[in-house]
Amino acid sequence: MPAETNLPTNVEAATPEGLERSRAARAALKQVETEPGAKKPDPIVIADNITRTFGGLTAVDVEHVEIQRGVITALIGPNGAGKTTFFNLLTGFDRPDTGSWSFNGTSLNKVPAYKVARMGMVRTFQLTKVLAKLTVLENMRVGATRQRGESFFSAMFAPLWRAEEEANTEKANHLLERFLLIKKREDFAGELSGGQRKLLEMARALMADPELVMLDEPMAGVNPALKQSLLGHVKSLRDEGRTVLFVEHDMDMVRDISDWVIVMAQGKVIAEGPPDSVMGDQRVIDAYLGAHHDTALTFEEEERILAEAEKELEEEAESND
Ligand SMILES: Nc1ncnc2c1ncn2[C@@H]1O[C@H](COP(=O)(O)OP(=O)(O)OP(=O)(O)O)[C@@H](O)[C@H]1O
Repeated sequence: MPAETNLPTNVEAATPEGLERSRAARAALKQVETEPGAKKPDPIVIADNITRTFGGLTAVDVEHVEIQRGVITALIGPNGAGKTTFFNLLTGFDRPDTGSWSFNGTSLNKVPAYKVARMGMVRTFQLTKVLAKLTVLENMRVGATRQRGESFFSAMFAPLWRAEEEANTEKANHLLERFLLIKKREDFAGELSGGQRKLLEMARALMADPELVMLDEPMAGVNPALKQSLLGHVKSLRDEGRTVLFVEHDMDMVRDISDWVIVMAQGKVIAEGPPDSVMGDQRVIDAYLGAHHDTALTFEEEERILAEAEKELEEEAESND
């Protein structure tokens, strides 16, 4: 398996029309107020009064939010802010207690996840244990079958699907070339490096040819040397005319590539705006600091962390012997 740093960084997916559209969409954002729930000139997603509780805990309580078409929007916030739950609700993987939301003007209430994907709104998934046991190409096929709502195995083996399978394989090969994974096509996905897994997640989502791509922590577990390459790939999604919404903790990435940032804390949207204005916003700073104070360790947690740290130090000392 090659080292992560061997991956080339070229990305050639942008199209002139896509670039022009994304430039216009970004320019239009300049007129938008930097307030939670701000109206956008051309929203692809609009959500109203979305709540989701787990027992007594309100995980999501979003009054109003709009996602601008054709730009890269980051969804940030401290741990437990409700970002993943909100992602799951928008894409039909979870059901809210209240609220309504639409994609391209069509209501998505009670629409199952596979239909949401078929409509053009696709989220990435981190590599699960099962997917890790499939080859890279098989993972890409799962990406294609998900959108149709068929089970993976019936789609793989039924002769009726053969022509479609061939088309899917061709599409998969094309995407694997673009995401620098073609040489890994027959390898098990579980053997990929952290960065290659992220590329596979993106490539797999594109099998459904989505208009809106929702990335779940695209930088998690990625070698710092590879981050610029991954950033290029995320930008390429926008520059070929797609809308990108991503959840991320890596603030450098958020600053580097977001056109707009939405901040959640305790289930609510507490700030919105361009990256620089949001990062300097006192409400945002307070939310992050507050979250750190809230997570004061219990005695047991402190003991466990200390034991882990000691073990790491011992292992390091042994390997230096
Ligand atoms: N299935 C569930 N059952 C019970 N509680 C849940 C469930 N899913 C999420 N929660 C709780 O809802 C809150 C929001 O969680 P969520 O994972 O959406 O936050 P997040 O902003 O994505 O956090 P992180 O950045 O740590 O991934 C948390 O308090 C979490 O413990």
